[in-house]
Amino acid sequence: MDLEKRFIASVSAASKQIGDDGAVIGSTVYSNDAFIEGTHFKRAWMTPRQIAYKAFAVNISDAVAMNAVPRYALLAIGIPSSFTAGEADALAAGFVEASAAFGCELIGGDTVKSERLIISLTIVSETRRPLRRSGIKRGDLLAFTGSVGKAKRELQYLLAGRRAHAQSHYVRPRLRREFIADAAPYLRAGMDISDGIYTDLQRLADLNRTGFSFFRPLGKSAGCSGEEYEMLVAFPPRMRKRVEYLARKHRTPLTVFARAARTRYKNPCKSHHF
Ligand SMILES: Nc1ncnc2c1ncn2[C@@H]1O[C@H](COP(=O)(O)OP(=O)(O)OP(=O)(O)O)[C@@H](O)[C@H]1O
Ligand SMILES: Cc1ncc(C[n+]2csc(CCOP(=O)(O)O)c2C)c(N)n1
Ligand SMILES: [Mg+2]
Repeated sequence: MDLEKRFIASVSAASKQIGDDGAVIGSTVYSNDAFIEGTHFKRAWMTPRQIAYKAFAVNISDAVAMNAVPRYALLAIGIPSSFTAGEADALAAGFVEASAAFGCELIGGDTVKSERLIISLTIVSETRRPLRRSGIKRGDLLAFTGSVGKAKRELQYLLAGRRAHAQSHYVRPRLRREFIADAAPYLRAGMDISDGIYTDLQRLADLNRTGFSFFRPLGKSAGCSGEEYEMLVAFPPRMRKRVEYLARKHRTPLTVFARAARTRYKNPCKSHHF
């Protein structure tokens, strides 16, 4: 078991809330995601403004994954002393832009000096119908939104020394807010795809004590692509037509690829962690 999973399993002793994309307390959802230079991005790949925007977007993704509307954000940031005033301004502009774009007010945080650029955001969001990772029943259909695989390709370009395209989904994830808000009543479970479909399916498998029978294999290039920020959802077969209709309504590609079944799930991807 990797170190990260082990650590999370240990701290889970502190609260039953741990384990989903966000913690639901009443109708409020709390979530946090870190975005760290060297782990999640390299400085040469994106402008400071793009880095700030993406850090915000990947955090909003967890709120969307819980079917929650983002309201407030708290930002902790470590800025390297090598940053120029212009770069610090650009970073701030990225957070201000994203805060407006997602309707999520930045109400506070903490700013420190640090060797690398580190960003941690906490999002407070509101939901009337939380979409959890648990609740999948045998026979439920599994589907993902969008087209997956592009983020991994883009990452490979970047690691090979090329520069990111400003409009790419890797730089600017497109979130499926409207589709999820409309489809939530018909979904049994959902999560956002941050580590890659196959790795995220492992979490659904463990949590729901189920395996999956695939209608067609996804292939590693799509299945092991992380940072997609598309949605992975499960719903009963009788809801299929309705969910597909809502996907079309919101121009959201939806691929039904498996059903929950009594098989043993094996994640074919290499872990990139630690
Ligand atoms: N340091 C921590 N302390 C407490 N809870 C944690 C900690 N790290 C993770 N968790 C909780 O463990 C669960 C799994 O976290 P994980 O980071 O894998 O979620 P995720 O949404 O898939 O994240 P990411 O988008 O970073 O891949 C979440 O409920 C999260 O809140
Ligand atoms: C410098 C650099 N190296 C590797 C990657 C690939 N990568 C990092 S985190 C992650 C998934 C989500 O992880 P987490 O669970 O930590 O949020 C992926 C696919 C990258 N983006 N930048
Ligand atoms: Mg998540």
